Formats: sequence, C-alpha cells, structure tokens
Amino acid sequence: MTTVSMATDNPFVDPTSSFEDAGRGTTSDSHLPVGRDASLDIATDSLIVLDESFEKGDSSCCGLWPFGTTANTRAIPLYNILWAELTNESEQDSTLVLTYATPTSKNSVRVATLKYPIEYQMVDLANKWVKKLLDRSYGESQQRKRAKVLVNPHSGKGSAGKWYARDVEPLLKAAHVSIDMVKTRHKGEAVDIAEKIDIEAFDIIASCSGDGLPHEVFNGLGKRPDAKKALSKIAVVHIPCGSGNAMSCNLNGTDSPSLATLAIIKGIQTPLDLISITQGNTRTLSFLSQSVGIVAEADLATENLRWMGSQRFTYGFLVRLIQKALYPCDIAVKVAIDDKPSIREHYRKEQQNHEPASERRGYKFLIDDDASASTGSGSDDSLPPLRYGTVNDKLPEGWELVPYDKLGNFYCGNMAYMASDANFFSPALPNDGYMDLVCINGDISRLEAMQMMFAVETNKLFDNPGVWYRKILGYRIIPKNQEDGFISIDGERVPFAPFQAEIHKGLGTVLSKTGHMYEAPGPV
Ligand SMILES: Nc1ncnc2c1ncn2[C@@H]1O[C@H](COP(=O)(O)OP(=O)(O)OP(=O)(O)O)[C@@H](O)[C@H]1O
Repeated sequence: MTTVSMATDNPFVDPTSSFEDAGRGTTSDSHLPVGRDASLDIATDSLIVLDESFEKGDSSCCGLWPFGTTANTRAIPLYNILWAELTNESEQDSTLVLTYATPTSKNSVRVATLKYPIEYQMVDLANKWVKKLLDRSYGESQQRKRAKVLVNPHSGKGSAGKWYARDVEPLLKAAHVSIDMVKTRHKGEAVDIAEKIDIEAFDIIASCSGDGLPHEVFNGLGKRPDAKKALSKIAVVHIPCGSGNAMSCNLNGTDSPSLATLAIIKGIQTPLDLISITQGNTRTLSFLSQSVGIVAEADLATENLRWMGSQRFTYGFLVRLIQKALYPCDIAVKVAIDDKPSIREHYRKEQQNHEPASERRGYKFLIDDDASASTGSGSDDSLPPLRYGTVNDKLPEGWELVPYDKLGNFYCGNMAYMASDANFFSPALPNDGYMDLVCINGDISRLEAMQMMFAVETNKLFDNPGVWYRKILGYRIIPKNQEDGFISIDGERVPFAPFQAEIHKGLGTVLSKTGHMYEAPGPV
C-alpha cells in the first residue's frame, strides 16, 4: 500500500462538486453568517468557508491550504472536521471555535482552528448549525468517544511515545475524545489492562504500537467472564507505531499515526471475526493471521536482523526460497468455499451488503451442516463454545488429515493486508465468518516463487494459478519430520506444536471507514 486513503484522494476537494456547486447544495439552515465578512455553509461533503480576510492572509487560518481553494473561499471535507462549539467570552457574545485536521504532507495531518465571533442574537441559530455540522461530520460514527489509550514505548524503533504526543493526542483532544493513557511497561500488560477494564467507562481501547498490542487486548477481553459482551462493546483500534502495522492498514487505510487517528475519530463500529486457537491446553484469540512455513520463519527467525528494518522479511523470505525449504505437515480443513470464482462472487456480494452491525455477529448465516453451529454462540456472556473441540480431541466428524509433505507456506488470514505493501488476502472480509487460507507448495520453481512474491505487491496473488485459495471455517495442523520450527499467530511466536483453529463470526469489534469492508483493494 503506497497511498493514503481518506475521504477523497485530495482531502480538500469536495468529491461531488466545485465550490460553487457545493454551495448550491446548501439550505438555509446550513448557512451561518459570521460577522460582516464571512459565512459558513455545510455542503454535500464539505464545509465551505467564505471569508474576506483570507485574501489579506489572516493568520487565524493556519494550515497549508491545498489547491482547490479560491482567494476567499476554502472547502474543508466534513471527514476532516474534528469539533465545533460556541464558547462564551462575555455574557452577551460568544465565539464559534471550529477545529479540523489539515494536511501537513501527503502522509500526515495536524489540528487547525478557525474562530468567529457570534453576536448574542445569533447564538440559538449558531448552536443549531453546530449540531447539524457535527451530525453531518460524524455520520454513523460516535461523537466524543471515551478512549483507553495504550502506548508501547518499545514498539518499532521506539518512537511511539513521541508520535503519540506529536501526532495523536492533539487530534484526539481537539475531537473531544476523552483519554486515559498508560504506557505499557512489559509484555502481557495490555492483556491485564483489557481483562480488568471497566467496559461501561470506555468505548475504545486504542493501541499506539505494532500489531502485538491489539492481539493482547483481544485476548485480555477474551479472558473475562463477560468476554462476549466486552468484545462486542469495546472497539479495539490500532494507531500504527510499530514494525508490523497490518491492522491499521486494513481498517484505517494508512500506516500514518495522524491519519489513523483521524480514521478512528470518524470510525464506524464494525464486528470482526475472531479465531480461537487451541494448542496444548491453551486457548487464545487471533485477529490477524496464523502461519507455518516460509512466512512464519522469514518473520520470526530474522529477529537478529532488525537493523535491516522491513527489508529483513524480504531477505529472510528470499534465503528460504533459494533453499527451497519444505515444512511437512498433516492438515485437516473444514472448507466453506473452495473455488476462486465463488470467492470473488462472495466478495462482490459483501460490497453491496449494508446490513447493520447487529446482523453481522453469530453463526446464523454460516453454511455449515454441524448441528452445533446454530447454537454455537452459547447462552452466557463468556467466550463462545468450540464447535470443533480442541486440538486434543479426536478429529471432528467429516474432517480428514491430509499429508502435505511438500508444504512451503501455510498462511491463514483474517485481514487483507499483512503489511503496508502486502495485500496477501485480497478477498478477506471483516465479518463474513470465514478465514482465508493460502497453501503454496515449497517445491515450485524459484521463478514461480519470485513471481508470486511480486504478485503480492501488485495485488495479483489471488489469481496466480500456483496459489491454492480457500475460505474455511476451521483447521488442524500437525507439523512433522522437523525437530523445531516457527509458528506465528498474529506475528507472535508460539510453540512449535500442533494447533487447531476455528472462526467466530463477528465476535470482536473494531472501527472501520465503511463499517463492513477492509481498505485493501479486493480481488481483481
Ligand atoms: N514496555 C515494554 N517492554 C517490552 N515489551 C513490551 C513493552 N510493552 C509492550 N511490550 C510487548 O512488545 C511486543 C511487541 O509489541 P508491538 O506489536 O507493539 O511492537 P512491534 O514494533 O510491532 O514489535 P514486533 O515487531 O516485535 O511485533 C508485544 O508483545 C508487547 O506486549
């Protein structure tokens, strides 16, 4: 992913119209005269600010006004409006204070403010106008969210604290998000925080980190006696400050901390499928991916090459590719959709599907012949029961262990982007109730393997004939003929031992831009 997705490619261009056209779209209650020389109009997608003082270079209008403005007129996309309110400066007169996110570069925004005096006769009108502006600017998104913010000071190259203070907190404050921030002190602390959090006091838990902290937050919420309730009430959100920032790329459409913060301020509650992983006697939740083979090893076995930055993964991958590394396993899969045309059709249907969040949870739409499927959500608030049992149980009926002696890559994804430029699972959907599984043989030619690697970057992997792509409900994988190796769950290393996975439709909650799709381009 190279470009930033916001309300439009250029956030200061009203996508529907020119300024003049947008102005025509306003109605009288959208129009607010502010003083003799200025007026504010709520248009289709923008706030049109007409102010004679702009021509005189008034310094109250801080920010880089991009092209598309005229000398005395500016269009601020409603998506970028953070807040508006009237403050009383004297008994009679008030000031309208308007804050918004203004671009400072292609990849960042910062807070800017406009202020206009409002005479006392205009106060009622102005208050109504402010309410309308906020309702239109937030749409389905909750205003004044209450955020528990976790900052991992060791994420990535150790800049999360700095980025939080510079790029994140000012936007949250300007948007009247209430903030309770803690810096994590050790691995696992986010699990404890999420496990003990008062779910009535917060709407979101925001991790300024890599993908590791959101993984801990989901698991902390999952450990609670009221797990199901907590996971549906609290939205887990990600502000990208780590080395792996896939969650933000998928849901916020960016790996920029300030743009992600804006996406979260305007984010829409979205149920997210979560996956139960059983291994030994543990049960954990996965929200992003599981991998065995080349991807897991290229990531986890190259920790000593951290100095290489993101290149370390490519390097690790190429080394193993040249060696034609094989990772033999026995695998049993519960398949839901097993051909590419049907998967493409499934994705297209979801693009048109605008059912509310309440309809996107539970098992009722799953195509599954198991009797337990319809009651799988259980009657209490704890985690849903496992429909397929654990890795220690005998194989569920109808599952068959198949030897994959030449396996090169077992990669199961719940989101599309696995990194900012790796749209590995382009047909993945937030709450379709399926995991996306890719299996690639390790004995394909090096040329084919290289072509696949480039296909990821150009969003053509799905169509590559060597890629076996399936939508599935669960699987068991048993590594064999290897003494040790690497298994990655959401980018974290777990013991090299058999494990079993099954999906829970819409068990978790996140915020997204659309309420039902990831930001990655779908299968072409
Ligand atoms: N203060 C801390 N010191 C050390 N580790 C921490 C601290 N706070 C959190 N962690 C742990 O660091 C791990 C990685 O965090 P995160 O995903 O935020 O960063 P990252 O830069 O993407 O790292 P990685 O590439 O190692 O996954 C998580 O397991 C988290 O629990």
